[in-house]
Amino acid sequence: MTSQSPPPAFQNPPGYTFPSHRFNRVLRDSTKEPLVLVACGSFSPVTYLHLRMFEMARDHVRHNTNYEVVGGYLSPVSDQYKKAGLLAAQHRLTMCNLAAEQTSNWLMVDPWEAVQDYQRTAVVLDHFEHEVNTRLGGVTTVEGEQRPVRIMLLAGSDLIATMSEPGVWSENDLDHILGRYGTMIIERAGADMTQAIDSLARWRNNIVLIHQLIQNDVSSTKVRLFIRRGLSVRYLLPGPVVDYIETNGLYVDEGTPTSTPSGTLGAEKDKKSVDKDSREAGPSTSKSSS
Ligand SMILES: Nc1ncnc2c1ncn2[C@@H]1O[C@H](COP(=O)(O)OP(=O)(O)OP(=O)(O)O)[C@@H](O)[C@H]1O
Ligand SMILES: NC(=O)c1ccc[n+]([C@@H]2O[C@H](COP(=O)(O)O)[C@@H](O)[C@H]2O)c1
Repeated sequence: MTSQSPPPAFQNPPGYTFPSHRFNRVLRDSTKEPLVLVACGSFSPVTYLHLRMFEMARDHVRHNTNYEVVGGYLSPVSDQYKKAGLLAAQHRLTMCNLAAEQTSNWLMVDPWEAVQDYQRTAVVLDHFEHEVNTRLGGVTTVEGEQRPVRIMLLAGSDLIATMSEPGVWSENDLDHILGRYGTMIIERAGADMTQAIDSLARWRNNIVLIHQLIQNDVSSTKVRLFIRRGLSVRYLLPGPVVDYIETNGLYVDEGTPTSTPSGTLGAEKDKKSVDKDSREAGPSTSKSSS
């Protein structure tokens, strides 16, 4: 598939409905181009940093671009992704929904990826293109003119860094994601943004870099580690999500060890090596880049 080819038609999982209750069908400013932001990830569990990514991106869009954000979606990955610490999709979806519905007035959670076999990110973006532009018909301006919506991937700089790692993303998928759709990259502590996009220079015009103004390196890995050690995670993630985790006894005994031999909170390094190993291991999941 190239950046020019049209997205395929989709067969949705049984009972699936695309969430559009907060999708702005009318463009407020008709001089702007409508934009939908899609964040793909594990969200195990969803943290305030995941939610902040959307706020930062929307601020950037308002102040520096000619886009108008008409929707924002979290798209939790399928259970088949089999990443360390990946809780069952139903729990991850419930936590994302609690976070979106109770702390935001514009974010939505799309269960499409989570309720089926693993889907590559290029396919997920095609799915959004199909739902937003083909099925919903895009948006209309206040004057009644119909406009197609631009779909963009919203990701942290650690995710874009993996796009230069061999065997994680196929060249066709990169061309499709970065050539056809484009991405907004949020700076993440420990993942240099400029270095991350060095090898993606041919798509540079479609890559928007957004710097963190307040450094914060909350990660789901650290949250899981805190819970296993009996430490509080309140105020690192939305209250209703903390309550849900406590009520259901989640993450208390995760099978995968993530602490360093010294027992310090050095989980990030372990997490990266686990991720890389499991990605490269895997024809059992399609997360290697076919
Ligand atoms: N602190 C952060 N700063 C910037 N981006 C982030 C941050 N935390 C997560 N992201 C981004 O959110 C998206 C979803 O990430 P994911 O669910 O894998 O979260 P994570 O916290 O990295 O999870 P884990 O710790 O389990 O690997 C990715 O694009 C990731 O880069
Ligand atoms: N080839 C691909 O489409 C590909 C490769 C690696 C990660 N991803 C996506 O990136 C997201 C986050 O992945 P990690 O949590 O492993 O960084 C997931 O939604 C995953 O599906 C997609």
